[in-house]
Amino acid sequence: MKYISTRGQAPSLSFEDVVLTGLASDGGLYVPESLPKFSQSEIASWAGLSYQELAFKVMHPFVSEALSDDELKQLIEKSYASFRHPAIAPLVQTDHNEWVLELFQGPTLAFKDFALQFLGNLLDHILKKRDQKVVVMGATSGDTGSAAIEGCRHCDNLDIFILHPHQRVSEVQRRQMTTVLEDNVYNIALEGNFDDCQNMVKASFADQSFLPEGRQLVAVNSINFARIMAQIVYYFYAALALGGPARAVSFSVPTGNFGDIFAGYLAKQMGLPIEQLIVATNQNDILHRCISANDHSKQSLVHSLSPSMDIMVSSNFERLLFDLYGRNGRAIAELMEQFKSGSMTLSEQAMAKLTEGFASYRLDDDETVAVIAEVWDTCEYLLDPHTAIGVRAARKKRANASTPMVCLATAHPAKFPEAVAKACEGIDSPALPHHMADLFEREERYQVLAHDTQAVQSFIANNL
Ligand SMILES: Cc1ncc(COP(=O)(O)O)c(C=O)c1O
Ligand SMILES: N[C@@H](CCOP(=O)(O)O)C(=O)O
Repeated sequence: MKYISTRGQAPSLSFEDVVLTGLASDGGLYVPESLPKFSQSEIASWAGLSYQELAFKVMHPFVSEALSDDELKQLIEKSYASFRHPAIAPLVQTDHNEWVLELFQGPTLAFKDFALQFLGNLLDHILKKRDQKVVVMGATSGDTGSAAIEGCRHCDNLDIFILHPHQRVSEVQRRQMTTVLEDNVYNIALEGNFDDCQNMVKASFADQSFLPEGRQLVAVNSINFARIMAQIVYYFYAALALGGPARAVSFSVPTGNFGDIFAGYLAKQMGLPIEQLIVATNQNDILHRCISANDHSKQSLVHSLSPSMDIMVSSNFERLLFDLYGRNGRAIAELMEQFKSGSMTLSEQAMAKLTEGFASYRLDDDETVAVIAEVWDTCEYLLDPHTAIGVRAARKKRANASTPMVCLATAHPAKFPEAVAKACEGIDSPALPHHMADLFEREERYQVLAHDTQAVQSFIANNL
């Protein structure tokens, strides 16, 4: 399979090169030239497969030229071996025909582990084979960072530098990153917000001259298509568990960088019957404003109780726009140029396709707290604030009560005790799992840096 850029001017690449390249040279994002499609009977034949077996079926067409069947199977087995639940992604019912899909059973307690355990193992495999050393650079609003570090800490052929917004991630999230003391792991607390971190990472990919000769940057954010690919699997897994493909299923997805819901969109394009895809946002609601009113304008980022979704510029939206504009790279390049001024307006045709494919809802902190309390009161199930946003959006925007609604539970509530305490007075803070029980006693190491690209790049170069 070949991968092409959303802006149409970069060379097409193989899967292996896409994994190592990150941003395309024209500033766009890589997407498959054509998507694999599965028939209903083929999908139906996967009912009852384990998560790992299903992952092989779904990912195989994307990677088949880069990995042998055995190599792919081994990478998948290794990637999900550290999950704490045998189902890997268990479903829990929270209401009539409503489920949460627990995507927080991995080592760092967020859905990011699904893709980043796999990507870490994949990078290790490719780099060893090529005998190549690289520099991983990533931006995080809290969860990608720890999952990427956990996925990459054991890789001999890379150094990993993660930028998080200083004092804007939860204490558990920060400690999950900064207490990893391996020599190849570096945490930078940037004086800025997540968009600043992401901009700095993208600028560094565009001009890598600060790196020593022979080194290149590799992305662990969802600009790396391998991230999206691994996230497609759990849409198939949940749908099959709830009677798919004979029966359509809907999904509500807490959304920030648009990677997770884009994976759901791809699952649908690949043949999975999905009735609704609901984009659920916090106060940083550019995607909700775009879907509901064609208002894709940047506003100041607000620090919310769901900090991982405090994102204004959602990278992966560009991948969707590419499809909405008939895969016309030039149109996307123009649109992205327009967005540099702070806002962009979608064409009528693009808006029609967007609203046909997606519903949206936006919550503030008070409503987030209210839904955590509501679900706790009705079924003694504790939601994290991001998942709560998805649950409320599902309840507000659901089109059809007889279609199963799956709300993606993107993080474990123990990562966000502040929100939980606000919602459920008098209940004990959710405990961290056993392997993290001493997190607050561990030594931390990180560097606070100004919002200055040169300072960040020098820090990286000096530590290689
Ligand atoms: C807990 C949590 N929920 C939801 C999201 C939003 O996911 P995405 O950025 O893929 O839209 C994130 C961050 O990405 C997250 O960490
Ligand atoms: N919420 C994310 C933001 C980065 O998103 P990514 O999916 O592009 O890595 C985080 O937790 O860091």
